[in-house]
Amino acid sequence: MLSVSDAENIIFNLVQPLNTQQDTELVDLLSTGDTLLDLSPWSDGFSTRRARDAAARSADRILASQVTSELDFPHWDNSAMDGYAVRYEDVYNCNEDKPAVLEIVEEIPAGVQPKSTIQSGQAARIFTGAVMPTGTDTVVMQERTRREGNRVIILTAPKLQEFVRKRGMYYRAGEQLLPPGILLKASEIAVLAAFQCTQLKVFRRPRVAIFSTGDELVTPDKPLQPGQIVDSNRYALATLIRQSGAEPIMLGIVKDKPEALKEAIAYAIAHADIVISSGGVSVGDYDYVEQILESLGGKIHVRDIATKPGKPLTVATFENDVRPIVYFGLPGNPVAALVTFWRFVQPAIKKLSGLAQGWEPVYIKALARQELCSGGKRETYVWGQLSVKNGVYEFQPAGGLQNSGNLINLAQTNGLAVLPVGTTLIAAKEQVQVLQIGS
Ligand SMILES: Nc1nc2c(c(=O)[nH]1)N[C@H]1C(S)=C(S)[C@@H](COP(=O)(O)OP(=O)(O)OC[C@H]3O[C@@H](n4cnc5c(N)ncnc54)[C@H](O)[C@@H]3O)O[C@H]1N2
Ligand code: MOO
Ligand SMILES: [Mg+2]
Repeated sequence: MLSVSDAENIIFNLVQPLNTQQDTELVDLLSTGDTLLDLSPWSDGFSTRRARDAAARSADRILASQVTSELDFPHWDNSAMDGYAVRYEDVYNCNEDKPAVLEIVEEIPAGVQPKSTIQSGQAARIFTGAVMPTGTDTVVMQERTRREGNRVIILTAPKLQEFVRKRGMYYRAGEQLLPPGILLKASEIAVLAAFQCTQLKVFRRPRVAIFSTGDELVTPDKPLQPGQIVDSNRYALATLIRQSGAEPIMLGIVKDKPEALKEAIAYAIAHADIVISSGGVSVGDYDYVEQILESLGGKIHVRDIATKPGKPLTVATFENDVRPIVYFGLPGNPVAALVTFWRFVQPAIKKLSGLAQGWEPVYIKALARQELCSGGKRETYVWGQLSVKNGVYEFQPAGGLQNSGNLINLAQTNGLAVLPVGTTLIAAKEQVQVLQIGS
C-alpha cells in the first residue's frame, strides 16, 4: 500500500497541463451569446446586456497567454479629488493668513476635454476623474479652499502634484497586465474590461469522462428492484468535475462485465483528458477495473493507498500523442468516491486545466469541536463542517456513523479533518489540519 505522500507525488506528476498552443480557445469578453434580460430603463439596453455577458462568458476561465494593452492607465492626467486644478508655483507657500487667490477660468467635469491653458494666477474648477488642463500640475481639494464668486481662495499649500493621477502611473502600455495561468474572477474581469481587452485566449475546459460500474445500480428515476441501489456517485462527481472547471462527459452506468467495461473504458480514453469511474476496484470477483485497464494497455501506477476511506483507489495512464490520459478508478463506496476525488482528483483536474498556481489541496488549521478518532494505521479523513468562530477556524465532525458506505451525513460537508498515520485520537479543542473542499 502506498503512503499518501508517495501516492500524491506519483499522481500529480502524471498530470501534464494543457498546452498553451493547441489546447486554447478565444472567448469574447463582449459575447452576446447568452440571453439575459435587460430591464434597466436608464441604459440603452444594449451596453448593459453586453456588460453582463462579459461576466457570463469569460468568468472562471484560465488565461492561456499573457494579456497586454496599448492603453496607459490612467489614460490621461486626471484629478483624484473634487477641487481646483492649479499651478503649484502659484500656491506653494500660501496659508490661512496669507492665502493665494486665483481666478477660475474653466469648469471641467469628468468626461470633458479642457479647453483652456491655465496661466499664472488662474485655476480650473475640477471634479474627480476629470482631465487636468494644460498648465496645471496640482489639485487642491475643495475642503482646503473658500469660494468667492469666480475666485477661489487657497487656504493650505498643497504638495507638488498632489491629487493628480498621472497618465501611466498605474500601468504603461505594453507591460504585462495579466500573466498566463490565472483564473478570471471579478477582479480580473474588471481589469480586462477597463483595458478593452475583448478577445481572450483561454485554455479549453478539460474533458473528464465519468461512468459508474455496478450491476446493482440504477438511475434515481427508476423504481428499485430487490438488491438495487441508486447510482449517486455519478451525479456528485459530475458536480465536482464542473466545480473544478472541467466538462463532464457522462457515460452512464456500466455493468460488472469485462466486455462492457472494456468498451466503456476504450471509449472514455479516446474522448477525454481524464477518466473517472467508480466501483469495481477492490478484490471481489466482479471487480474488473484493474484487469481491464491492463488489458487495454494502461499502465497502473497506484493500486492501494493508506487512506481511510479510499484505500482501493486505482490510478493508471494511457499513452497518447499529446499527453497521457489519466484514469482514476475510484472506490464504489459513496464517501470513499468523494474523499478520493477531493484529495487526489480535484487537484489533478485543476493542474491539467492550466492553472499556474493554487491547484494543490488547501489545508486549514482548526480546533476540533469534538474528539476525532482513527485506527492509526491509515491516514484517516473525518468529514464535517469547517466554520469560523471569533476569528478562529473550528471543525465539527459530521454526526452519525463515519462509514464510507454512509452518505446520509455528507450533507453540508466542507472539510475533511486529517488524522495522520500513527494518530489515533485528536481530543476536543486540540488543533487539527482540515482539507478544505468548498471550491
Ligand atoms: N475483501 C475485501 N473487501 C473489500 C475491501 C478489501 O480491502 N478487502 N475494501 C473495501 C473498501 S475499503 C472499499 S472502498 C470497497 C471498494 O469497492 P469497489 O470499488 O470494488 O466498489 P464496489 O464493490 O463496486 O462497490 C462498493 C460499494 O459501493 C456501492 N456503490 C458502488 N457504486 C456506487 C454508485 N455509483 N453509487 C452509489 N453507491 C455505489 C456498492 O453498491 C457497494 O455497496 O470495497 C470494500 N471491500
Ligand atoms: O476505505 Mo473504503 O475506501 O472503506 O470505503
Ligand atoms: Mg467491489
